[in-house]
Amino acid sequence: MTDTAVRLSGVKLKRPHFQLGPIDLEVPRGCVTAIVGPNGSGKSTTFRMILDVTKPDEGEIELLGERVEPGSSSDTALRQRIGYLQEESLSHERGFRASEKAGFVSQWYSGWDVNRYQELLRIFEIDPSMKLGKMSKGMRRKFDLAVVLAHNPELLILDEPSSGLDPLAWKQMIELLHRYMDDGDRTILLSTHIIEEVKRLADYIVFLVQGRVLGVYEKDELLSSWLGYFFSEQELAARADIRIEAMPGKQSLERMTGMVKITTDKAVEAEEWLRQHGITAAGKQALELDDILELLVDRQRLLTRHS
Ligand SMILES: Nc1ncnc2c1ncn2[C@@H]1O[C@H](COP(=O)(O)OP(=O)(O)OP(=O)(O)O)[C@@H](O)[C@H]1O
Repeated sequence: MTDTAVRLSGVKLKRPHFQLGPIDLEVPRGCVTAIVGPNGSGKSTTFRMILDVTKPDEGEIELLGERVEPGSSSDTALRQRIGYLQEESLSHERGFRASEKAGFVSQWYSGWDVNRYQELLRIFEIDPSMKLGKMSKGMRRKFDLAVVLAHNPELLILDEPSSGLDPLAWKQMIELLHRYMDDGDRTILLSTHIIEEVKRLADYIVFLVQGRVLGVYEKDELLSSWLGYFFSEQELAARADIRIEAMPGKQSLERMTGMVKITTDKAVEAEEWLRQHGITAAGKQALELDDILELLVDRQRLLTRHS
């Protein structure tokens, strides 16, 4: 068994107004990996290619150790091991009652656990006799989540799972996903715009911007390596021998009244560099994930403009 749940190698897709890739990405087994990125950066498209709903123009995709051959969505043995929650619920199912949909799905998945399904309906307060088309967006999302969790897949691929959920349902979802991960050798790959979701769930973060993977980071390492340093302009002026811009990992420099703020993605090296040069920062600030994403997006836009 490989340690990689999903592998993308040189995956490319070209559309008239959008180009994705080349993407090289390894999603580790037994972990939660969150893909974050601005609207239209290609998260859902990447998921659709992984699930063989959209065919890439180039490259190879491997799922749970098996190569995905284009048109292999009929590979039922592999599909049984995966749970996929799409960004949008399927509109052609609107006329079905929740119980009818669950009935079809239960026949399809050998791992379907009826007790678990009923427990999930109870937790999410879903009435199984209700027609899917009559459910609110959040109710439908909760139902779709219950269905995808009830067959105990090895790999869960969740496209913006919390979209439409109220705060209580969101907490229940986080709790359920933690429980899902507790239970053996399982993997989650999810996309989200909710930073708190990334903080609570993810082990790894993938930044996807304008169809390109800007980096894959271990969450705690990422949060500890990005720091904002504040320096007094007066102190810097007194040290004309030092170019503060040369600080290792410098990502941005902002001038404020009497202060200069420098952001670095190499906090350890920056700290050592400051020590060697005898400079003391007036303050330090850990960056939030959305600040990091914003800086990465700016950097990518600049690179694209100049290429
Ligand atoms: N059905 C479609 N037909 C044509 N282009 C599409 C379609 N769906 C998405 N796109 C385009 O593909 C690109 C990537 O979209 P995608 O939905 O994968 O991004 P995303 O990162 O999931 O965005 P969001 O965060 O808004 O959900 C965008 O430029 C979008 O306009």
